[in-house]
Amino acid sequence: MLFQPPTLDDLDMQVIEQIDTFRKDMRYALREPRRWTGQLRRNLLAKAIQGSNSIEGYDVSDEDAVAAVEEEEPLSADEATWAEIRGYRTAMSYVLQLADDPHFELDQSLIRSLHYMMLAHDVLKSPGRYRLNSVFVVDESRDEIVYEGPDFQRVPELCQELVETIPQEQGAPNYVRAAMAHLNLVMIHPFREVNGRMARCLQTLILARDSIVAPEFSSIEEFLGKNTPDYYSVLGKVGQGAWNPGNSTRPWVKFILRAHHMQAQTVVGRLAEASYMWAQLEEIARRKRLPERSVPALYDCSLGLRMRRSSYLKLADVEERTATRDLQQIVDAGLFFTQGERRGRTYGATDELRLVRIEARTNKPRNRDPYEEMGGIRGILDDRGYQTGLPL
Ligand SMILES: Nc1ncnc2c1ncn2[C@@H]1O[C@H](COP(=O)(O)OP(=O)(O)OP(=O)(O)O)[C@@H](O)[C@H]1O
Repeated sequence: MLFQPPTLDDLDMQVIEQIDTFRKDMRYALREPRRWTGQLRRNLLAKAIQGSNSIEGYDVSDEDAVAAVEEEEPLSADEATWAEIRGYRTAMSYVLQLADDPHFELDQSLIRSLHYMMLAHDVLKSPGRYRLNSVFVVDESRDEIVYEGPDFQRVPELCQELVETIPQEQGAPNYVRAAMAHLNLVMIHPFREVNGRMARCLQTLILARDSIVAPEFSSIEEFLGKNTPDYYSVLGKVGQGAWNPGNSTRPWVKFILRAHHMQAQTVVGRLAEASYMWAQLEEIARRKRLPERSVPALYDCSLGLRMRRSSYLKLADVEERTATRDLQQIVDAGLFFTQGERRGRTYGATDELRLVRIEARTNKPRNRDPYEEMGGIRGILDDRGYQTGLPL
């Protein structure tokens, strides 16, 4: 038996309804192709990769996360971190490919293959192969074992049950199905390492398969990266340190619904921000007599990303000499400053350019916690505010 989905209460149903409304808002904002949509999608994917890897201590800067998506070399990440990021990027690219693949099939080989993609750079860690020993989760911040996975001999049978169960849950809201797949994979802990990232990637895959918006807009990996202590706490509460599939999964599902709700607010806010900023940047480019093709680069830098000439070439779709001329023009216009020399040179936004983003965020509302009335994350962890009499 695997961990079972809980019965949803009225509040959960309201939260799901609100997430669906955010998704519709996203779809509405994306219905016409805008010039900034591609960059926003790329940035969201970069944030998902960055978030999922930061949970395991592989931290990369915003521009390196974008470089990973763009298949460029990093500016600052060390070799070991970059290998992990690249592996995750490959697995996520495959997830994006599978999102609308008519021949899609979820089976154990797919799970093992995604694991191989993430860890192919380190054969000593058995990429793509189930563990042949016991496994423990250590909470590094407390230097404490917080979980022991089930006996390794049960891994193939439990993974088989998992891949068979996911399609059978078709009636359940997709956020719940994806959350349960995440929970069960992380609790089975089928691999020696990289179980957390695998579970988060599987969740993104399931959302991608039946989501009404593109996977980059529905992933909660960024949220989990920013709320890691809560994520660990809720897993600790549900698992109670061992394979206990009879335990209530209610705190977990509430935690994940809350994550979707709050991440969706972030994404809707970013869509509005991108639309506002783009209009401002076009106006600035016109006023400063900069070519219109420079707007995507102005947008990236105003978000705080550093830019290389090679990135400018791609964004503006120009030749080397034109790129050099354009970049110099932007520097002369007081919008970019330079750092480093020759091939190592990067460009960043001056205060004047950064102001565009600051203005865009001035009246941004604070993200609302949909479970506020039951005490937010504390209430979820303390099991406060649940309706009585519901089965687990
Ligand atoms: N108390 C817990 N019970 C069950 N699973 C947990 C618990 N705390 C954290 N986890 C999960 O275990 C993952 C980390 O597992 P572990 O430390 O074994 O690293 P890993 O399996 O190598 O994964 P990664 O590659 O993502 O580092 C976390 O990302 C989280 O998903």
